[in-house]
Amino acid sequence: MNDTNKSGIRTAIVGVGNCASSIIQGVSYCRAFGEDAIGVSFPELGGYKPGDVELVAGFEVDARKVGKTLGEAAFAAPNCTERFHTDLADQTAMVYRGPDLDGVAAHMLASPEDRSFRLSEAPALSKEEVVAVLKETGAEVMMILLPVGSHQAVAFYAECAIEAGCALVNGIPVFVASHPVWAEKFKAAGLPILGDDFKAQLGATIVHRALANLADMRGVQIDRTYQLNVGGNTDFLNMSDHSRLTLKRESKTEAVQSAMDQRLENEDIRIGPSDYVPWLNDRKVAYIRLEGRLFGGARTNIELRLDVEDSPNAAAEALAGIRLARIALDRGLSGSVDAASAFLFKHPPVQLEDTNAHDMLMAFANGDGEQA
Ligand SMILES: O=P([O-])([O-])O[C@@H]1[C@@H](O)[C@H](O)[C@@H](O)[C@H](O)[C@@H]1O
Repeated sequence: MNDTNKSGIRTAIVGVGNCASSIIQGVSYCRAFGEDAIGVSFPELGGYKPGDVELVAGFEVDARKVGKTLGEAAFAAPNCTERFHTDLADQTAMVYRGPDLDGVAAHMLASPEDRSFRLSEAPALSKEEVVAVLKETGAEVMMILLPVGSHQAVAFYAECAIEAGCALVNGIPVFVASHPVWAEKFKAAGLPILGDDFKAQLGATIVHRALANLADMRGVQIDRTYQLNVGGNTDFLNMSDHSRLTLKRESKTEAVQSAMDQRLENEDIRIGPSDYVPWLNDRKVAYIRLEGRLFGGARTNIELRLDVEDSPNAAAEALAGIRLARIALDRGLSGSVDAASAFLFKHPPVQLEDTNAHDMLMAFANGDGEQA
C-alpha cells in the first residue's frame, strides 16, 4: 500500500461458492504477482490494491466448506471454477456455519447427486453469534455472494452487518443498496452500502450495453433484442428453479434497457439466465442478438457469442467493490455510495452510461467525488 497508515481491508464473505473461490484466489494471486497480475480491474483505487483485501471470515451452509479455512473451502465441491492460483497458504480465515434461511435452493436439497449441496450438521450461528464473529475478526466490510433468490438470508446478513458496524457490498440481485429503506438503514447506522448485483468485468451485461450504445450513437433504431445465457455452475443450477430468478431477470433486463436511448416494449426484450448445462462447469456462454433498422429503414441484426469463465469475471469487480467500500469508510461516508456503484453493479441506485460511471468511480476513488 502507498499510504503506511492504511491497513488491510478486513472482509467477511457470505457464501463461499465459485465467486468467493475466485476472490480468494484473486487476493493471493495479486499479492504473489503484484504488477504482473493479469486482467486486474483497477490495479489501484485510492491507494488500495486488490492484494490489500484481507479475508477474515466466511459463512456457509455446505458441509464440505464449514469448519475449513477459506483456502481449503475455495476448492471444495461443488465449486468448479478455474484454479488460476492454487497457493492459498495465506487464506487461513475460518468458514462458519451460517443459517440456511432461503440461502439454499429447494431442488438442491432434494438432489442426491454429487454436485448438490450437502448441508452441514453443525449448529447454525444465531444472529448474535454472526455479529460476534464479525466483531471478533475485526471485519469492516461484508460481501454478499449468496445464491440468487436468497431474500431472507440477505436481510439477515445485512442486519448483522449493521449491528457489527460493517460496510456492505452486495453482489447478488436482491435489492438492498438500490432499495431506499435499506440504504436509509445503513445511512442511519453511519455505514456505506454498495450494490446491487455485480456487472461482470467483460460479462454479458456490459457487452450488451456497449452494443446498444454503439447502435444508438450511430443513429440505428433498435427494435428488439435478446440475451440468452447458459452455464454449468451452481448459480445456473440454482436459477433453473425459475421461482428464484425474478429479481435476476429484472436486474439484467433493466441494466440493458437503461443503456438504450429508447426503451423497448416488454415483448421485444428477453434477457436472463436460460439453461443449466452441467458439463460447462464455470464456463458461461451468452448469445446476444439485436435487431434494428439503419438509414431509410434498412434492416440489420447483430449476433454475438461471448464465452467466459464466469466467476473470475465477477471477482474482478468484487475486489474493486471491497476497496471502494473501504474508501467510503475511510471518509466516513454512509448510505448508498452512488458514485462507486453505477460502474460495478447491474442494479445500482442510479444507472449511468458506463464511461460516465467509470469517470465518476475514478473521481470518487481519487477523492474528488462524493463527500461525507
Ligand atoms: O454481468 P453479467 O455477465 O451479465 O452477469 C454475471 C453473471 O453471469 C454471473 O453469473 C455472476 O456471477 C455475476 O455476478 C454477474 O451477475
